[in-house]
Amino acid sequence: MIEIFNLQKVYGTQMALSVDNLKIAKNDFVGLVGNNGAGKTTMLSLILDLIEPTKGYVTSKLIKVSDSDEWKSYTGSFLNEGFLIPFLSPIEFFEFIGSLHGKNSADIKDFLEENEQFFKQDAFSGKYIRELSAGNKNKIGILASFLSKPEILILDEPFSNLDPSSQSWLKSKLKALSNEGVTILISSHDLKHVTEVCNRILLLEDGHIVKDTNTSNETLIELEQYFDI
Ligand SMILES: Nc1ncnc2c1ncn2[C@@H]1O[C@H](COP(=O)(O)OP(=O)(O)OP(=O)(O)O)[C@@H](O)[C@H]1O
Repeated sequence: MIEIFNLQKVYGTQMALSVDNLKIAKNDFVGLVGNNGAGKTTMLSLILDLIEPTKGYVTSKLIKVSDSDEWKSYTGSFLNEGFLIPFLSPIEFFEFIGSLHGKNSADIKDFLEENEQFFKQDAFSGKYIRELSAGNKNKIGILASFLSKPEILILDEPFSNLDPSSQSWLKSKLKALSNEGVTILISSHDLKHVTEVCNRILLLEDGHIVKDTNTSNETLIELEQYFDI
């Protein structure tokens, strides 16, 4: 579904990412792990055509992401606050994003009811997105990425800043989406979460993929050894 060809991103003299070839197949649920600065966000940003590669390219369904807008209609994503609109209320934001995907106010109401354990509306009432806590902003972005019922979902550190019950809800939700056939790519610093939900783990070190493995009972221990914890 997604393929990377000789992809490099260089900042000054620093190689932020260098991946010769990577295939992410339909229905893969990939977890990207690595130390701070390893290149996780750079890789996700390149896949989403948010930054220009120094070399190489990315395809989605065999079409270069930099040459086409087609992939945008079947790809949901949330990397950071820059994906939000701070002066809107959460509902206004969902309605705006929903309108881009042909959804009306009633559809948004149903969507929020379906996800009400994650998005407890009372906690958000009367506030603009700019006034929300980091975790609640994260929830808005994650939910908005689900709105188009994407075939591919790309999330950068989705568990960060979430309270334990929201983390648990999100794990179940992502597993359910994966079971429905959605191709998922997430980054995370939480090795337990990522090995629990993902069926494939990519370990990045200094911009290079140093491990690409299917998740097994040993994966968590191996990763803990790698990170020396
Ligand atoms: N705009 C930029 N200008 C210069 N260097 C950058 C820029 N963006 C990223 N980098 C560098 O590229 C490298 C990879 O950064 P990246 O944000 O992809 O890491 P990461 O794995 O997502 O880290 P973290 O876990 O801290 O979020 C880092 O050394 C970072 O300093």
